[in-house]
Amino acid sequence: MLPEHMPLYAVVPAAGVGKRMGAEIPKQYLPLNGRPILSHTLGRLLDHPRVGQVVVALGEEDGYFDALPESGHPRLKRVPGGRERADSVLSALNQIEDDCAWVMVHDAARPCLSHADIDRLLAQSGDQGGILAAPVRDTMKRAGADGTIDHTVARQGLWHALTPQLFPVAALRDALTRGLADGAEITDEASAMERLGWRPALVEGSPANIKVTHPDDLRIAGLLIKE
Ligand SMILES: Nc1ccn([C@@H]2O[C@H](COP(=O)(O)OP(=O)(O)OP(=O)(O)O)[C@@H](O)[C@H]2O)c(=O)n1
Ligand SMILES: C[C@](O)(CO)[C@H](O)COP(=O)(O)O
Repeated sequence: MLPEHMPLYAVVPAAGVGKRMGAEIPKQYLPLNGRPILSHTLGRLLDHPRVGQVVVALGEEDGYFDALPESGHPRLKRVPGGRERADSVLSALNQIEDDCAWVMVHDAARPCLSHADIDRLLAQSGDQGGILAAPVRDTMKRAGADGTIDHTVARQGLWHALTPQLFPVAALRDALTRGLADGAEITDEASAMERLGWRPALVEGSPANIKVTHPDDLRIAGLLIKE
């Protein structure tokens, strides 16, 4: 459990271009129930009573960001994003001066995050950090080179990693710096920490906390979002 007195930041990587969405603008600025996706995401974090400063990593689309109602929030700081998601997260972490603080890293593209899920992550994470995750429900298949089924993968113990992912600021900054320097493929914060032997807690989160990636996800998120 994250101690009550522990300062807690949030970092939101929001510098992607949304290639898989195929929209005219970065997907984090697409409307969801009449409000840009990033506005939903920032609002959830800024409204949570345990969250202090929120640092958002942005691409070159400042105009879209400046139009968000949250863009002028006093606890919101913006930084330039990087080439990959991990670079954007590290850019944001480098702006956090309190090395004793902890941070939740949450994808801009996950607007359906609930406060109940944040509370569960804070309550069930240990001193090795923790991530929201959802147990795999479907039978999993490994594809062969010819596109047919090569074999079935046992799904017991398999989880989908979600966000937020919760870690000490200084340790995460060090792990991302080392992972990127080593050329490791870092697709989430936990994988950078695992490389250094950390064993973060898996905290079951709602499968409604989807990452809006493809066009269909926008329709699904529209059904799941709770204002
Ligand atoms: N260089 C990058 C790449 C991604 N992200 C952010 O990381 C989150 C998860 O990444 P993903 O869903 O892959 O977003 P995109 O990279 O925009 O999508 P795509 O891979 O389809 O281009 C998103 O909120 C995205 O804005 C980021 O901050 N910086
Ligand atoms: C961080 C993440 O959302 C956990 O599942 C995922 O790794 C992001 O991957 P992406 O390819 O950057 O969307």
